[in-house]
Amino acid sequence: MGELRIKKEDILRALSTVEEPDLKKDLVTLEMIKDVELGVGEVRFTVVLTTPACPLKEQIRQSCEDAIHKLVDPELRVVIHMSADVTKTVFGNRTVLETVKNVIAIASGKGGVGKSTVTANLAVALKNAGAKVGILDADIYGPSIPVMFGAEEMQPTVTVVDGKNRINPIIQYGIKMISMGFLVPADSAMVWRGPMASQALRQMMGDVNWGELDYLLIDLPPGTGDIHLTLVQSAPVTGAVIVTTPQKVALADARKGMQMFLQPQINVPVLGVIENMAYFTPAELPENKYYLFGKGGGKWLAEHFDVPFLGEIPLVQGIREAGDEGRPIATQTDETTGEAFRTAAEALARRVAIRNATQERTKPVEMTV
Ligand SMILES: Nc1ncnc2c1ncn2[C@@H]1O[C@H](COP(=O)(O)OP(=O)(O)OP(=O)(O)O)[C@@H](O)[C@H]1O
Repeated sequence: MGELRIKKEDILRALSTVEEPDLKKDLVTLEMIKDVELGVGEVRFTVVLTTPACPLKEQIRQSCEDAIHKLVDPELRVVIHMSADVTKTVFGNRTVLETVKNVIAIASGKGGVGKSTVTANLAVALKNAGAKVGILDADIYGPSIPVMFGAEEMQPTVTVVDGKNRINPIIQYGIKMISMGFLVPADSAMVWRGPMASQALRQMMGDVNWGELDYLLIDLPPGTGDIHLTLVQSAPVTGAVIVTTPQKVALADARKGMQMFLQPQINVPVLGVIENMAYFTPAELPENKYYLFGKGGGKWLAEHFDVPFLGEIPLVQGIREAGDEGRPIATQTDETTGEAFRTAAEALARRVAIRNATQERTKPVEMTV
């Protein structure tokens, strides 16, 4: 085939044979192909992925190139620009978090399993992939996000918009964040009753200038309580991530957390399980793995409930130190533990894209009790 006679339609016909592996439809039907331009001996176009953290990026790029070489012209130079537009979970007449595409609840059954550490590092990993990310620290009784981001001395500013006070989130490492820790003195939230805590959460969702966000991660308090119910009642939650350690006691509590989201009245999809402190690796012997708390508990939980397993995070001294020093380990790109968080973040972004393409939009839960 002479190169001058190649038409845009030929390119699109070839690309309509390339399937998005997760969404199981072709790239043209999914409207993922943009800006096709033919030049002398070459074609250029953009593939718009559903997340910048797409682990299949290279595979999709290669499949496009192969399809054009096979079906159009083996000699054609193919220049592909990979970009992303994160899909969203929406429902009608949205008044809270209207500029946030996906609200992701990070939950654990038991306290101290590393839920805040996982939230902080997932946020950094998603941001490093190119996404716009925010964290809402709803762990009202023990907010640790300000410490983990070295922001405990910071104070959010307030802007008046249309006569209403709007809180500007703190921005650290490119991540927008708000926490009860910024808004009230450290000790006073501890004695709050449920309704006050719920009111505080509503304020952090409704009165904060979040701006455009691809993912807002909500760091929930451990267990199941008022805050969880307030969240699902007042916001469209894309899905929940359950963080657990492999121990029996943690798994038993994680089950309860999982059951809460899955029960029919709440019906928030569980995007997956992350196993934290999966094994211990000493810095001087990075190849060695010691399964201090048992092995494979998180995977077992995911399989048992038929939800995805998103990844395992090792127990590493550097993760604790980085958290205490206020710079999450995922901000340090060369660390192998950063790699563990990157893999988990990609798996999460992938589940969000699949969920938005296949499952019903989540509406806020209406409950009278
Ligand atoms: N994978 C890990 N390796 C080493 N230390 C970790 C790891 N995950 C968490 N930690 C440490 O464990 C402690 C508890 O973690 P974190 O505060 O994230 O837990 P949590 O589940 O959010 O707790 P809370 O019950 O307060 O909500 C912190 O000191 C943190 O640095």
